[in-house]
Amino acid sequence: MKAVSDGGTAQSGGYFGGTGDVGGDIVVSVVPAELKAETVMLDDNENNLDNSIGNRVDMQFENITYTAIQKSLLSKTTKKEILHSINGRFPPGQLIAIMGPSGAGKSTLLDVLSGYRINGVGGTVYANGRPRDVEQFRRSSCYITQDDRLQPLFSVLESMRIAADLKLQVDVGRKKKEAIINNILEILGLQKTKNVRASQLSGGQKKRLSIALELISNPMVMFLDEPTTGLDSSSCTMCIKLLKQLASEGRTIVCTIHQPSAMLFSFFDQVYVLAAGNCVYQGGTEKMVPFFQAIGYPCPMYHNPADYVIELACGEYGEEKVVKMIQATSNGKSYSYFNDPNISNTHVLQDISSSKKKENSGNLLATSQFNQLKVLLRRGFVKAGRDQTLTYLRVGVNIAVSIMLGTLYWKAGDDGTKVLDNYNLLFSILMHHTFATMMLTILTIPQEISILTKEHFNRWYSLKMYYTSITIVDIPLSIVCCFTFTAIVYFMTGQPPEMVRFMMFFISSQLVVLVVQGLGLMIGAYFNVTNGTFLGPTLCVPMMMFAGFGVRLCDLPPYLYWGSYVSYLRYALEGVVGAIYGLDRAVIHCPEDAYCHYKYPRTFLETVGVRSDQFENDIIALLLFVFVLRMTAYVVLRLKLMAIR
Ligand SMILES: Nc1ncnc2c1ncn2[C@@H]1O[C@H](COP(=O)(O)OP(=O)(O)OP(=O)(O)O)[C@@H](O)[C@H]1O
Repeated sequence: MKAVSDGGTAQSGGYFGGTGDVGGDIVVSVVPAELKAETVMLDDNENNLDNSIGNRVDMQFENITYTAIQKSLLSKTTKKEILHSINGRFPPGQLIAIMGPSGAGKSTLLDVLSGYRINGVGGTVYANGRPRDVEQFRRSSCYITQDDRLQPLFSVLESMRIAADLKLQVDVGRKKKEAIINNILEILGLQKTKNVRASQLSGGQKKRLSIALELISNPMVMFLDEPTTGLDSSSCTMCIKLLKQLASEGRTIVCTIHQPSAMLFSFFDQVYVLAAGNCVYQGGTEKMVPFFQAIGYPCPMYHNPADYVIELACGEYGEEKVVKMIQATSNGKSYSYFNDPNISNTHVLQDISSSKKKENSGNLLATSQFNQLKVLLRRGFVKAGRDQTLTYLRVGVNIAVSIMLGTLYWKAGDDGTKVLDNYNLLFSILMHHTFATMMLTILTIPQEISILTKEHFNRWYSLKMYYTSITIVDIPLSIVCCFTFTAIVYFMTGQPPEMVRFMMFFISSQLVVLVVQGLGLMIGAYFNVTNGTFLGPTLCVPMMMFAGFGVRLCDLPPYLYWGSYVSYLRYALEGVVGAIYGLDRAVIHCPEDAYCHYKYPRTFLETVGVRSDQFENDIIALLLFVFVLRMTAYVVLRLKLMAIR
């Protein structure tokens, strides 16, 4: 093994520029002139990175249309064409900006080209001359969203390690993963912040971390939606310089950008300008001024061409000029203003998938399901340990509410005069489990889904493994919370001190928590926080009506009786009441000078119309609820991921 130092001048191979074989040793490092990367030494057998020139991706698109379909319950389904048969070519090794006025279709075009949006898309996208296979293309590309969807509780280094464990094949050793991570952090200027949590990073650092995470799998095409939005000018410059560097190593880097400054604009190699879904300019950045000249709309002196083209595209100087520009570029078919004037119209036939196929035969994801689950579980448990809302607040609320209820209903369970109070307590406990769990799930799941959408699209893991991991991770905490709550309330309120009854009580409560979690997941997966927080509790009201608490089940009108079968609260109430008053409980203690109407548990059970001999059936019914709701939540989540695209 031999150390190979790259002083930033030689075009060496490596993670960012291809692998080079120097006298039998593998070099992994490319050093941008301004950012010195550390020298990395690796054994031959550790290296599996393949980033040779052959993997460059030349993108071309023809007659691309995108039609958004707006469905509404109250009105007719409407269709709106957003992109109108546009064409274009994004050669490799270039930093390309998609520009245009607000609403011109920049993000839509980026979504279509990246394969993020597939429904409603017409036309053909080519990758190295072949019609693109979206799934195959995803292996070589990544999509970085405008908002940085990062795990806030993990440091830069931890996030990178998780990404490496999910995005690199399992046979890549730890040492090599660390070398890759350090290399990326060095080049992106994140070494100094590697122990800082994502939530504490600045906007620019978050953006660089988003890029760093995707660079781990060394994509040859990168799509970035407005990477400079929200950044100050120096962070913007740093971010664009970095993208330029990555492009100069052979990648095709496409990003949407709002009006850039003249300086920022000059960093781009190529520009694609849209006006209301049509192409008004395509070509080199420096060729834009000659283009204006050629079509008879010269750019005024001292005017930023980037501003001028947007003003033209907006129609500020007249709609006829927009039409003329569309004609001049043949809606993106013309390559006359490309940096390489000899770029041909013909496709370069080259299979982009060959090297990636070799790496990972037929599988879209880099690692096995087992490895994904292992990494996701590790991430989930660490996160749960650090999360103040999900963990500490949840435990705290359970303890506080149980003490409050315990104080309010002090020894009511062992007092023949307070049987009805105790019945109210049992229902209140079920309400506590319902609302606390439901709200927590509905409020936290949307943030999770936004991260899931990005990571799932960028092939970190399968939805199945993600869903399994969040289900497993929550179980211990949910048991701890429910058990603590039950133990405090049970003993403070003087319920029968018998293990069997306690366990029946606890199991019924725990199942309610799991049922409601499933319901919350289902609602949270489909609706946003606002609609979810309205719908969740509202949906619980009919469940309460059919639980047999206010109106006894036997008093329900026959045409409404079906409601009791679909109310999980009915089974839960039967379970907890059976635990406390069933199993042939003896006469309840009654003070000498008092009248205890319900001192005989049997009398009480008959009065409230609850059967106490149904415990097994209640548990089976609750388990069925858990299963059906969790499965439905999974299907909703999958449909949601598909609908986004
Ligand atoms: N799903 C959709 N349904 C209806 N209209 C849509 C949909 N998605 C986008 N649009 C419309 O398509 C047009 C282009 O949207 P897009 O987000 O691509 O524009 P943009 O150029 O990226 O805008 P901005 O710079 O403001 O982000 C807008 O008028 C938008 O309202």
